[in-house]
Amino acid sequence: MSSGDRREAAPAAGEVKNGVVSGDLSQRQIQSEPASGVVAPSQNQRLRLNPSKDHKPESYDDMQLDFSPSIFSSLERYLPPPMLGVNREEKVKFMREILMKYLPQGERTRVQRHRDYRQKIITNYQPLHRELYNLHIGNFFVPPFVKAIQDNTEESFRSIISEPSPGVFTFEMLQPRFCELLLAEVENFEKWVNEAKFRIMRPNTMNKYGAVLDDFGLETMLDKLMETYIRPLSKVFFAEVGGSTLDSHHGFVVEYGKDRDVDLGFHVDDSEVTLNVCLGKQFTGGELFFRGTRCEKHVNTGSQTEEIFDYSHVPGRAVLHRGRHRHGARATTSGHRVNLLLWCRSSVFREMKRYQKDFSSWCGECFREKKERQRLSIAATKSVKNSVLPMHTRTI
Ligand SMILES: O=C(O)CCC(=O)C(=O)O
Ligand SMILES: [Fe+2]
Repeated sequence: MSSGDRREAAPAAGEVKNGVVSGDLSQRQIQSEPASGVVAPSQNQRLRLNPSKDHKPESYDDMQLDFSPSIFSSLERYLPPPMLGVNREEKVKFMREILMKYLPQGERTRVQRHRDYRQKIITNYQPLHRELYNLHIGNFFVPPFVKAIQDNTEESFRSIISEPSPGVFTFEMLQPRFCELLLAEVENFEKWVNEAKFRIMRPNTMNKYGAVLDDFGLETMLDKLMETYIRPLSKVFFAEVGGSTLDSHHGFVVEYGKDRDVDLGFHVDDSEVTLNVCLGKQFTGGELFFRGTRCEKHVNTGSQTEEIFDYSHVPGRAVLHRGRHRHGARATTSGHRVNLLLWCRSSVFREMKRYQKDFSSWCGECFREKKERQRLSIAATKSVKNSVLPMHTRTI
């Protein structure tokens, strides 16, 4: 399977027979955008060849941007001198138009349409709980989680985290009150969508329900959550897949139950690291099933017995795993289940991956093949040694 456009749900949801996962699996991708206008990038905008070394760039972390805020901070030193003193909005406009010129036409159109789409929502939707839109540690997270992150050592992380299967980490994360508020905010957003007859984009190609949190104003909060909480954990547990360089995210909720999605087919995520937290409400079923981590080349290979693992969601509790860790969700058989998903990505890792073939540090099948090559080469060396006839030394 390529990372491209395989969107159909996998047959039999990754059923395992003799340790082999049946059926191809899908890569969940972000939904393509609804139609709207196109804006042509303007001409004549140039950056300087050499940066203004003494200039201290601003922070763009709190702005709604379609490129990572850190790119704007880095580019700012290259602005022509008259631009250095203008306000942030003007600088962003200037730098954004330059960045857009580097995108191919189709991508440029897509980015612009998505920006227009978000703008339309943000100017019309009235948030219900404004306190959700700024990361508030004390109100959002349970105290042991906050303490572990503040201590920032592998030991402190391990004290609150369990790893029930290799590469699947689970821990208590969200306060019940925060879960309630976020559920109410999502409900309020959906109510507005229905009343305004607004056509929204679903979180990705495999869900008919759910909503993209980034699209209605929660992007900045989720970016902080990734930078301050998920990146330190990923740096320790997922360093080999860009865990320390996560620099963008896709944040959304998925919803299951009556009149919602029922289950989720076997797939890999379009992320390096995925955070999946259950928000509630009451439900039965909906277990996550995992079947080992694979690179693109090996995504449809069988699973080893030790890679088979099922996890039952508990409200407030988080699961953290590699995006390439194959998984799916079983049917939610009663009630209503809503989960918060944060797909975290690293652009540096994605760039480096293009020049590599051996992913044995994280792909179970690359690892197995490597071990097999080593075994064969040791066996070959031994058989050469054994075939050499013992030699006698002639003496006088
Ligand atoms: O329903 C779940 O908990 C799984 C969701 C998931 O894997 C995803 O959205 O990528
Ligand atoms: Fe997923």
